[in-house]
Amino acid sequence: MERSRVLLEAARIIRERSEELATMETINNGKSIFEARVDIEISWQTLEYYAGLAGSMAGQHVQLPGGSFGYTRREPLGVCVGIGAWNYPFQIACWKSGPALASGNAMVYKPSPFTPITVVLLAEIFREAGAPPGLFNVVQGGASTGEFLSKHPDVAKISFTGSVPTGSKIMEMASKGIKPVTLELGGKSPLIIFSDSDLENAVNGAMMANFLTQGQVCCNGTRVFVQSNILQKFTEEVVKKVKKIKIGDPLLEDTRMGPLINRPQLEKVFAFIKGAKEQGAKVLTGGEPYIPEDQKLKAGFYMTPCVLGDCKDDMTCVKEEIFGPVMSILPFDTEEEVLERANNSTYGLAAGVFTRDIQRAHRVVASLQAGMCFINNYNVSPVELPFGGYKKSGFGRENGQVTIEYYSQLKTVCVEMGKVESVF
Ligand SMILES: NC(=O)C1=CN([C@@H]2O[C@H](COP(=O)(O)OP(=O)(O)OC[C@H]3O[C@@H](n4cnc5c(N)ncnc54)[C@H](O)[C@@H]3O)[C@@H](O)[C@H]2O)C=CC1
Repeated sequence: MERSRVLLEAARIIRERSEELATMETINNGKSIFEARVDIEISWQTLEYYAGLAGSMAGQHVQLPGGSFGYTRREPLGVCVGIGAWNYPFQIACWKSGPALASGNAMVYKPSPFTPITVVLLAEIFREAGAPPGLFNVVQGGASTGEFLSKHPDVAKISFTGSVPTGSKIMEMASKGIKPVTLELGGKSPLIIFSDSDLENAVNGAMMANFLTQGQVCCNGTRVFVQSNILQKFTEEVVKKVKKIKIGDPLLEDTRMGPLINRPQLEKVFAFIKGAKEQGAKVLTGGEPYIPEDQKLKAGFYMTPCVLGDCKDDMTCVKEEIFGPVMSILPFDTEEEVLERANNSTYGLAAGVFTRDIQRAHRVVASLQAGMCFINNYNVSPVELPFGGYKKSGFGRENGQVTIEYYSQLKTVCVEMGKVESVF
């Protein structure tokens, strides 16, 4: 209950300061203030949710023959390390610290060097909320700091969000100390649109699946499979909507797309689009540098959101995570065919299906190789639901009740009520 009170108080402070925190997150990352507000809301909800679970953690009591019994205790792991990515700086820190602190651990958190700011505010908020000094700590730095933390003998667990190559290195380092890891890695998730779906809803779903945070979202549904008989209509509607996305100063109320995180990321995205064209894809809209009229934004890393048509499964833009505002549209004919193609990926973070046929919806998600599946929506992540990947998208879960298991260990106590029956 004590931990719960601290988390509830931290959630209250975040709520109270949400406008200031959202503004800082926009400055930190470049996402629109509109989206940053949603991130902050999800963040305090996460702390409230785990505050609720903190007081209800308990073990089991098991009766054994002769009056003997056993019981289990759920114990903290110790010092947990959180290593975050730059796309959801504050939210990722809350997704990790909420369950970590609720379970009784301390946390050392390293944000991405591209977004160092808001997690420091979170640390201040935890202190103000009554967390003892040293319970939640922020260490700034890049790869070498992350490696130092991952190898440190006093660290009991590492929870990482980021790219597959770095996730693999962290797992390797953790293996030396036999430390558990949670890996939230990349994706190239499929979004399947059947011709019986509500078209407007499906178009909106595809927009939500591709263009939040300038497309820099791990669970984005960037391979949009559309049943051939609605391909043309769907594509026209999507392109119309994408052209209307308001790009510009992320601090303005009506902006829906700010700049990408940095120059290398922008160039990486352009290189993918260039490669896509060379491999035969057609740019239906966007994919160009965008220079806002506002003089002070001229050097920003802006681009126009892009839709690629005439895509084939073996193109690089369809196989690899771009991590920018680029949607690839792929036609399909049958359910069986699209399932095979959707699963033909080394990733397995998320997947979505739009259809009005309820049997088909559940049949399809049952066969999709992805940890987070959406039916008739995309990219909603309520804290009550576990989130995490299959295959190279990682393992372990964030959010939901199950995450307590990833931040604690189980002790079994066996109690003898009779005499020891020695065999010697
Ligand atoms: N799917 C996802 O959620 C994310 C994917 N990415 C992808 O990764 C690419 C590279 O972006 P980065 O920010 O460099 O991602 P990254 O995965 O290398 O970095 C993520 C975090 O890990 C830390 N880190 C880097 N190397 C480390 C190491 N050897 N040991 C311990 N910690 C380490 C970073 O400082 C950062 O805090 C992006 O272009 C994007 O495509 C990046 C961030 C999130």
